[in-house]
Amino acid sequence: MSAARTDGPSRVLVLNSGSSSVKYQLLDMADRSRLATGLVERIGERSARHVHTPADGEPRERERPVADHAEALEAAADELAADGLGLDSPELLAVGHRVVHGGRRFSEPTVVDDSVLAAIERLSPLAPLHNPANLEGIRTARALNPRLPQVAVFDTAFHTTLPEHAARYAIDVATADAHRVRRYGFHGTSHAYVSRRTAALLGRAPDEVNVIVLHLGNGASAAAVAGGRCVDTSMGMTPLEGLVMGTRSGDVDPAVVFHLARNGGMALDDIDRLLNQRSGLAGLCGDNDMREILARRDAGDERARLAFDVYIHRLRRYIGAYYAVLGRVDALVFTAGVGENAAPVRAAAVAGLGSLGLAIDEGLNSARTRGPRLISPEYARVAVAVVPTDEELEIATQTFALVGS
Ligand SMILES: Nc1ncnc2c1ncn2[C@@H]1O[C@H](COP(=O)(O)OP(=O)(O)O)[C@@H](O)[C@H]1O
Ligand SMILES: CC(=O)OP(=O)(O)O
Ligand SMILES: [Mg+2]
Repeated sequence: MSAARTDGPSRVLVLNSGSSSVKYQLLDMADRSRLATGLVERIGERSARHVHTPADGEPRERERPVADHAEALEAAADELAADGLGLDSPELLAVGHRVVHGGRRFSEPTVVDDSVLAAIERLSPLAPLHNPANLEGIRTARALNPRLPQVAVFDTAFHTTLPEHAARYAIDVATADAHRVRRYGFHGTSHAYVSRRTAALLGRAPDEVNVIVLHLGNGASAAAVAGGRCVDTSMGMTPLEGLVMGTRSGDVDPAVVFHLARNGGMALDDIDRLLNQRSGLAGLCGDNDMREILARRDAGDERARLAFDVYIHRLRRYIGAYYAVLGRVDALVFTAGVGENAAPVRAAAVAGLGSLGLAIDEGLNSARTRGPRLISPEYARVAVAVVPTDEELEIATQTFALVGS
């Protein structure tokens, strides 16, 4: 990616609009410094929380209703303006947006115009929790300053290299193609950044190493990355397939849907909500936060233990699968909220896998070190690592590379 360039504006505002939250960061790409970060969560609920943190000041926190993503972004723009960093500031180069679904059309970061907006909108049915929020972020940022370039960076882009045998579902080809039914994969910005950063941690070039990346946040996915190219990933046509997540089921037999509709008296929308919002860890034990689950499990709570065990079993299944897909694995990497912070999850994920060359040094695993680090013992054949993801920095880097002077 581009080196620092000092001529012309170099600041990029990054927006990561989720289903009920907006995370934002203002970065100066001349030195990759962060000028401000913020989070608006519980959008659309009775009261939202907005935390805005300037680089050189105390966090400012407000609780009040925020109706939608447009209002959240306006509130973020107000906070930035209060520090002289508003969207009309001449130092601001562009806004970079995380867009979750880019279908097959978008394999690169893209400057948004009306045709790109329309294409993102056409993909909304394939990512109903995410794309509409991403669109609202783009439209609002554009309205706040129509002259600023808006750049979309797609979660799916890194996965457009999936070989056809990994991207295809084994269903009738004509039907699948008519309805764009195939595996697209998500969290690609994170998988790309983390796999590259892991190669650097190993002191090797990205095209030399095979890596399994486990992105374990609220949404969770695994990726098999061979020499810098993604060859398999656990999310599919939508971000519902694969690993057990905070509120999403991950893999289920599709016949569960027929059964619940035909015999369970449930409408399709109810089943959709069940699998996306009332399943996963939350469905199994009532909590979607791994911190709570670990605390409850340690206190002897059986439902929390079951939730943990189902989560780990699925994770181990994917580790084994991607081991076979890659043939040779140089590193297994944990990232995102759970992956970076939950040592018991990492320990359980690789326990007893010594015959695959996978082992963890418990001292390194439980150390409270920050930043990219190895947690495998020196003798292990496969490096096990924790590499914090930074989707915002990656989006800013790609945005700057596209529109920087
Ligand atoms: N110290 C911790 N131990 C265990 N889990 C943690 C810890 N800190 C954060 N998490 C988990 O990380 C999740 C959020 O991860 P994050 O990557 O921020 O998700 P997202 O970007 O999808 O919102 C929380 O739901 C929580 O379960
Ligand atoms: C694609 C996806 O699942 O994103 P998130 O983890 O932010 O919900
Ligand atoms: Mg995330």
